[in-house]
Amino acid sequence: MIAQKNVSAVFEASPIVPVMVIKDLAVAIPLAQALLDGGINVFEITLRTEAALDAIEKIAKTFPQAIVGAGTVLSTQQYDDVVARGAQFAISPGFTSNLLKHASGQAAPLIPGVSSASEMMQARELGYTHLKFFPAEASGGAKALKALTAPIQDVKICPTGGISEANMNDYLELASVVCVGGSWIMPEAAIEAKRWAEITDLTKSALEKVAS
Ligand SMILES: O=C(O)C(=O)C[C@H](O)[C@H](O)COP(=O)(O)O
Repeated sequence: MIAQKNVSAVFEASPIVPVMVIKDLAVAIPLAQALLDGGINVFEITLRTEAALDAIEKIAKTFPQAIVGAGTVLSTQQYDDVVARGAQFAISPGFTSNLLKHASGQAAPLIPGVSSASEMMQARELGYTHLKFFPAEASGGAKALKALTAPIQDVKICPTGGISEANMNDYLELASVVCVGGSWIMPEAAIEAKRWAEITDLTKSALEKVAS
């Protein structure tokens, strides 16, 4: 029944999972270093850019102490590609039963995206208990997630989409929520201007404000 070995280790690595959009391979290492310096050692690198696969490989090789994963995994081919490049987990904005069956039992857990009770039930039926609630804010936010997980209690959730320091604790206070994902700790302008200290500060600030 358990489709996903190692998935709790990914969820428990950090209360904040940084969603990284890496356009230029040259920023991969300093960006990951800035996040590590701020106290985060788990990375979700989205497959939204051409540099993404190379960035996954480079970051995984350079920082063996980090847990490196891929985001925006839409197909079985992409799942296989990111694993071949060293990703230790994969996250999808949604899911297909094909994708869930493909990743089931493999060493790199897949975290499917859900935004409704039916989707949670379908993912559960295929053995997936660790889910991403996406797009979190646009789907009704913490209030909606609280309502959805009242009847479906045996799932662990990582909400992502529209989360910031201002609303992260609304989610983290829910029993089902282990971590939240987001890009707010690394603004695009800071990456482009290579302001790594700013990203480290934003990371530290967010971690300090996580409700205990
Ligand atoms: O690319 C993916 O795989 C996604 O599912 C989308 C990301 O999780 C969100 O875009 C992050 O949301 P923000 O923190 O609001 O930027």
